[in-house]
Amino acid sequence: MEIDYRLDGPEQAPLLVLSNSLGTTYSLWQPQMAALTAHFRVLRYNQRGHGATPLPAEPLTLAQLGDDVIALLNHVGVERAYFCGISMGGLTGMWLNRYAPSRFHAFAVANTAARIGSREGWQARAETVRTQGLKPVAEASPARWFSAAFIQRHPDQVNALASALAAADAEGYAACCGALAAADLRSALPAMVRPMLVLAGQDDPVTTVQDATEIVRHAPDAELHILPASHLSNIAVPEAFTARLLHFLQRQGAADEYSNRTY
Ligand SMILES: O=C(O)CC1=CCC(=O)O1
Repeated sequence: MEIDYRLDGPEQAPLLVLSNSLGTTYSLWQPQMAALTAHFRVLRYNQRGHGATPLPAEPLTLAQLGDDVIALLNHVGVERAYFCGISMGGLTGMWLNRYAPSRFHAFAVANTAARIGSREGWQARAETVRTQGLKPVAEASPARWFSAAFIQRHPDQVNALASALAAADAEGYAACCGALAAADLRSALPAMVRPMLVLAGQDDPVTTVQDATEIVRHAPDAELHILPASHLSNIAVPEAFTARLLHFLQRQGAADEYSNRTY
């Protein structure tokens, strides 16, 4: 298995897959781990070009990011899982809801859109990263990730994420920009048949409440919840994020599935 992943939580519990955003790693989910592992076996993995997950030989696509999750499920021998992804991870979840719904019970997609940004914007960012490295992008990222108030109150947390991005693999980041440049699931929304919680940040400048509203308008079984946060909402408001995620997953039968098991 070439995807860099780790498993936490009770072996008998239902599997919940967590998928990170562009420029972060699976450590992003640390604030959620204590609460989630009380109910789930949690599989965190690093998206292509992030952490120790290598890039494929061919240009990276959203379909590859989705296929990686199916490969992970096959690798750990799980037929059906729950899924939560943020930003590019949320887009990966929507692709799975469209193209592999039989492998999932339900999805939570946070701070995402069926079409994130524009082709030109992602191509320009990939070009910047390839020519100048990740430093300029790492310097600009906190303002896209967090509100000014959060940055002022939590400089250590923000700097740790920005420093990790500055030290990450530039080609891995640029390849994901390439995948995002081509990714557009707007016409696929009506075919996303599994239940989907759509978490939006009220102050998110990247994937807006309007983007989240569009998902819920067109996907057949999607519900919107707005958090008092910017883009990395699971970091900005961890308790509210986790509580809403657990509430949704338990409504989809996740708690019953675990508690009905014998040990
Ligand atoms: O623009 C950013 O850096 C935030 C972001 C967009 C897609 C993603 O995964 O993160």
